[in-house]
Amino acid sequence: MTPMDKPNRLLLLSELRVRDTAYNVSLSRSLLTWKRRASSPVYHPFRPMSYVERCQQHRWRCAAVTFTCPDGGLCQSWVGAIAEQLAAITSRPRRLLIYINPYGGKRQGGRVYEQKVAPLFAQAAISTHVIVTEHANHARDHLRTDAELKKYDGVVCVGGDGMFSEIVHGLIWRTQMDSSLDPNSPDETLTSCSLRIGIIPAGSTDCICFATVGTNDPVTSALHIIVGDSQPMDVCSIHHNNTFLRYSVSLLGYGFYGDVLTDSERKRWMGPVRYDFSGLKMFLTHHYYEGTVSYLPARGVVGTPRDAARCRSGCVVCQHNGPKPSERAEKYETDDCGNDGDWRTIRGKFLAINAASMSCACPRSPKGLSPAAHLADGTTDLILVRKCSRFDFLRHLLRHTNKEDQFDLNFVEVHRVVRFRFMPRHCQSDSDLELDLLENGKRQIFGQICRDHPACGCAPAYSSWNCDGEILTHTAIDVRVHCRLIKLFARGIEEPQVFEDLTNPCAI
Ligand SMILES: Nc1ncnc2c1ncn2[C@@H]1O[C@H](COP(=O)(O)OP(=O)(O)OP(=O)(O)O)[C@@H](O)[C@H]1O
Repeated sequence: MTPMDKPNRLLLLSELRVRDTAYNVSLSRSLLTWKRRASSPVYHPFRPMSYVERCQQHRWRCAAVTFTCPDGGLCQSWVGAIAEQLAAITSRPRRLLIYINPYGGKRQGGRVYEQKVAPLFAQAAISTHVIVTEHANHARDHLRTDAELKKYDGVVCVGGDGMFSEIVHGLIWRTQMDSSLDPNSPDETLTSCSLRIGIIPAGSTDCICFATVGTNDPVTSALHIIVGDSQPMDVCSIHHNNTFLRYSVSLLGYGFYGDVLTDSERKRWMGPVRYDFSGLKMFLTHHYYEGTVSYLPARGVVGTPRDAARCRSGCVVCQHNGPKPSERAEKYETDDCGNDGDWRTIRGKFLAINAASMSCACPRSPKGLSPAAHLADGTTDLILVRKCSRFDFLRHLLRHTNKEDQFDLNFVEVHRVVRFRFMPRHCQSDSDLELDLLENGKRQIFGQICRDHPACGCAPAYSSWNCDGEILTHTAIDVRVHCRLIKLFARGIEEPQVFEDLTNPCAI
């Protein structure tokens, strides 16, 4: 049951026992609850029943309970009513296509699946088709062309964020092909994928799982799949000159985060510590990059990147801002015409340009890059960190780990947008550069020549984009948010009060 569901109509209520203790047990359409009460005599046993138990820190566990009942007829009513309600739930998957990356993280994907997940799927009577990937992009390419998607209710990846990205790319591409849409056109309104995606975390980075479930635990993820949860998610498409480059669901980062990724990729041999090493190195290097950012601000939405509201299970901001099906085409048409007047342009020198389509919270940075960003509101938070001193940049970075607002600094700005473009200065047309010369004087153009000349050893002219942990091949990009393009077997992070009251168990 999701927290937004209205209290359901009561279908059955009676006193049953669990061992020697009497409980008031109630069944509604999707919820079975049992509450302790005074004891009473002689009971007929039911078969043990499995249910989901909420544990600490958003973890779920499978538990079993056996009720006993004094009256054979009542016992049959209960068994019949529960079976009927279970059969009526159509959101639970029956058939899943599963891809396992045997080399993700600590290379435990196969073992994690066999030992922790497969027994739960079997218990829930879910049939599975398992493919152990043989090379990078195996899952993506299989989904694009060969997979018989009609046979399944969902696709599951066992691996890290890279594996999830493969599934996203394969599924979105296939859906657009099946709808005769051109993924190379940045103005195309894409068709949402009908199959939900499950993530069994088994990588070294499992940020998407953490951001949508609240924990990186294979059993919890498997249970969210089994109960048939659904969490819509926005996806950004990234194009360069009308050529599709990639999709992004979490962070697009140019400058600091692009450089950290590029440097850390060269140091894979160091293991996970490479991110700290490269982070420190790029902080000390302190490169800035010149370019032009233009963006379309999100209109008619509730929420701003600086509110205290967090995107949680049943998020009202996502519900309000997500398009109603009838409005979807209309909304994008308006955005596409672009109303050029609405585009805003900022030229400058930036230490970092980040677009966060979700908070990007992870165990290392619990607040994330944009704490109030939403999973499914059709926007991304564009964060511009202008050139500043190392000390100021450090202040900004440190604020990601404490209670202070990382955007409350005069060299940082944040905008909630539906589309943006970036053009690095070295790609700007001659007329643009001439304009800069007129504006800023000759020193500027000599600076540019110097930067283009590697022998100088001075700061490079351009960085790379870090797109959800992959390096993009182009720096000039056009990014557009597609509201709720995919769905996950998740429900968003639950508020603590939902799972901290463990006194009344319930079957979800
Ligand atoms: N059989 C395979 N052999 C080699 N690479 C694979 C295979 N299957 C998938 N991959 C690739 O491995 C990459 C990393 O996988 P994954 O995301 O599962 O693990 P990870 O440890 O979190 O990754 P990262 O090293 O990026 O942190 C993915 O980008 C995926 O394309």
